[in-house]
Amino acid sequence: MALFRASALRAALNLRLLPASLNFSSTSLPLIDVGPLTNSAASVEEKQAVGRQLHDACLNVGFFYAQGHGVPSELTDSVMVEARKWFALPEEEKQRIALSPTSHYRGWQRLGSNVTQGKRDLHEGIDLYKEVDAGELAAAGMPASPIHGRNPWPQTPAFQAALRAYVDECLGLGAAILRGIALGLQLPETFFEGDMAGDSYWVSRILYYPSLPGQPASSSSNSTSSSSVLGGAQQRQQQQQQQQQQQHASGSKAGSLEELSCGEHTDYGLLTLVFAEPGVTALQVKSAEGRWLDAPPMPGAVVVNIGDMFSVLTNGLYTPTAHRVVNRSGRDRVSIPFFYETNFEAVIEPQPQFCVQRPAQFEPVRYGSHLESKVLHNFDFESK
Ligand SMILES: N=C(N)NCCCC[C@H](N)C(=O)O
Ligand SMILES: O=C(O)CCC(=O)C(=O)O
Ligand SMILES: [Fe+2]
Repeated sequence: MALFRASALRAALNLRLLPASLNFSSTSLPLIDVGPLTNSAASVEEKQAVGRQLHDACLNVGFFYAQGHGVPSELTDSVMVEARKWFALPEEEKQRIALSPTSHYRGWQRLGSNVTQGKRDLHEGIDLYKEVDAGELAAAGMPASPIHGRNPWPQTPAFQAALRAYVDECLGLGAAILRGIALGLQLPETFFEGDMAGDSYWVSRILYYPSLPGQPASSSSNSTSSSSVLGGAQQRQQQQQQQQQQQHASGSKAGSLEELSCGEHTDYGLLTLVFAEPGVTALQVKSAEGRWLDAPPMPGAVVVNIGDMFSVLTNGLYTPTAHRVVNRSGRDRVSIPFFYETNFEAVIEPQPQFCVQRPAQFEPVRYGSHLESKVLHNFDFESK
């Protein structure tokens, strides 16, 4: 690797050896226009200016809103509209693409079957990953994994088509933001390409969160009057589903006030892009003081956060910020987080320029092993 601007970076490290998110006490997340990163006509200076903003956000917060991302809202809207239709299907239909060890942990997980910190999460969802042909992999002499395989794509052609297009868009956006982050870290712009994340083991999750009982915990707005991507008919369907959920919740599977839509966690890889329906505030980000700050959806922007691999790579300069989902809005919610991760076989280790001030704090980690250590324990298949 080329010589780094060690002195400049050391100066930056001197000032900034404190853990990331320490300065994060504001009530809002940074907003960054990432347009220059996807625009081939942008100058190096413009890209570097974005890189500096990304550096600040990753160092101090670990979360930011990205505008100018270029993912068409028609596409994200149609993924979410199709998702709503799909989640409204009878259980037998959804069961056809059920997630299990046999499906390589890909597909549909029923409400309450994803477990975080020993507690079941009150959402259902579909998990899709980069597809891997086990035969081809073996022929290439690559190790097998219980997660490798093909996706049980949702049956509905329109849903499947929208999802495939969405994954392509997110791959482009993720790679672009990583170019900016590389610049912000004074790494080569291409740092995340090739063996690092040039063949991203991406994850696409399509999540449905019924509203939990109780009032919104925080004072921030949970506007019910904001505009929705949904048309009138779908809104009515949503209301019906909500009533069903409430009836359901008063039965034996009652969601108690302690239950969360998704418990506190950090994400596993590099970068998470969270597109969600407008109008429902549910995602919460943990500040350095341990306060939960709302990250409401912002029209035209996507919520972005960094994952576990960044703390290893930067020797703790960037640390992923804990977050959770608590939907007490009185409305159900669909979100479609996309995870731009490293290659499955990438071995992530602290880069030398981050080990000048203090020795490496992390052992090298193979991303695929980290992912397996999480995913293989995330599900309670008995949950009914
Ligand atoms: N693919 C990703 N990153 N999924 C994040 C899910 C976090 C919740 C999970 N039950 C857990 O305990 O980690
Ligand atoms: O639904 C969301 O807003 C975020 C979900 C999440 O944190 C995850 O799936 O890792
Ligand atoms: Fe997450």
